[in-house]
Amino acid sequence: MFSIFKAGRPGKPLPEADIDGTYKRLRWQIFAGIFIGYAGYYLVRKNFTLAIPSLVEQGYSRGDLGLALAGVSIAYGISKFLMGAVSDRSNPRYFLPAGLLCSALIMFLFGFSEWATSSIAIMFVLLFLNGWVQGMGWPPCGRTMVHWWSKGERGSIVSVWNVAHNVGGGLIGPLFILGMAWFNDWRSAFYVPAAVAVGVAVFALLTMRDTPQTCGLPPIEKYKNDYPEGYDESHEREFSAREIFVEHVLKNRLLWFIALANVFVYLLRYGVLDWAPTYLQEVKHFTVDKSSWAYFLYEWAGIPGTLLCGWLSDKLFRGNRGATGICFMGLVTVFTALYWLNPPGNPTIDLLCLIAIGFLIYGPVMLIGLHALELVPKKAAGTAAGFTGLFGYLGGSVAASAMVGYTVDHYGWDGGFVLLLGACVLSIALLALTLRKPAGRHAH
Ligand SMILES: O=P(O)(O)OC[C@H](O)CO
Repeated sequence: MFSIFKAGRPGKPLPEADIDGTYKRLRWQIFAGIFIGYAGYYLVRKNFTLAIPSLVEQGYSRGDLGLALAGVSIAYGISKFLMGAVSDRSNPRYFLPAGLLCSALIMFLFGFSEWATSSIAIMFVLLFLNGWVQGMGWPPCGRTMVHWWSKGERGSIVSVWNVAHNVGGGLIGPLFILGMAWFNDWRSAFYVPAAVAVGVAVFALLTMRDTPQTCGLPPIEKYKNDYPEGYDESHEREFSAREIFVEHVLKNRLLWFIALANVFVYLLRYGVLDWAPTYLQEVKHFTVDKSSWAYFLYEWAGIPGTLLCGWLSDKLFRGNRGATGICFMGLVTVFTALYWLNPPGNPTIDLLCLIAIGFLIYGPVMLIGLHALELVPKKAAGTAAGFTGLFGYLGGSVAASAMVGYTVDHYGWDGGFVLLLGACVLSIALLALTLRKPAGRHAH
């Protein structure tokens, strides 16, 4: 069924004189494809939340809509892993746009058919399907980055690419405002981002390419003379699904550690983000407007934070992703404690804490994906990153909604913060387990 995405065959080798120019040009072009492509995925991943107030007006409860929305996270976590394995054996040039087009199609259905929002069950199924096709975004980007950028460049390139999701997520609000101004229709929350996503899918199709070898170029390791430890010719062979899952992912002890660490990093990412408006309004007496701004700042502070983290992990920590992650998570712990202990009446300190947490948390989020890419041969990269996503979404994201809510209900916000701080400490402990062996070794 997935043979339409089959990875390409090596092309006729280019003359030596053309290699440098072609590599440089294609790297810019391909980077534009995966950056805009992944930002496009976020346009049609989170937009349902904007339609929730109108659906509530139609008589749906927040709890039921929240349940339908959980379909996205559950399906996304599973799919990022399973579709990651398909992606590792597929041509990203077709794989990424195909998932994005399917996602846009689902959003058009929400936008133009009243049937799509006629019951919670239908919405859950459609959102689950959307979460599934959303899993076709990250892995082809990961596959592209490990094939077109060498190990020494990856911290910087992955961190720059990683801000695509903050950019895409941040554009949903303005697009909705534009849609409402043009069409005066709340369903524009669905069809306007879907229309943009179709344009993005076409752009990705035109700009992305499969591996350098399919374009007649040598492998990136040879071009940059930058070989990861243990590299040999077998790293250029496409693996079978069994080899990817069993040999390179499930038997990889370090990958298990960072996947488990991702549970707690994602618990922090979504635990602070999802509950910020409620906490700030209930405990710190923020107005709705002010708490929405705080939410926005948290997301956008992640952009410079991620870039700094990637740069530091390459330059200061010399590729040691675990140590960089520990350092950032240590600071997240400090600012989360300050955010909790700051008494009501000091809104500037609350805002600064939230900005600091946003600035610091997206670095570890990115580093875990990057570390996963580096812990396996490049032909298994998407599955390895998907494995960490499986834990992050099914464990961390679900716990951030359910466990934090339940804890706050029973033990107050103090209990909620003890849970978040516990997650920080556990993430640091698990990242510490990865320090014994530097990234880049394909240890099993
Ligand atoms: O949560 P995801 O799967 O969209 O990934 C977000 C970042 O790109 C992680 O590196």
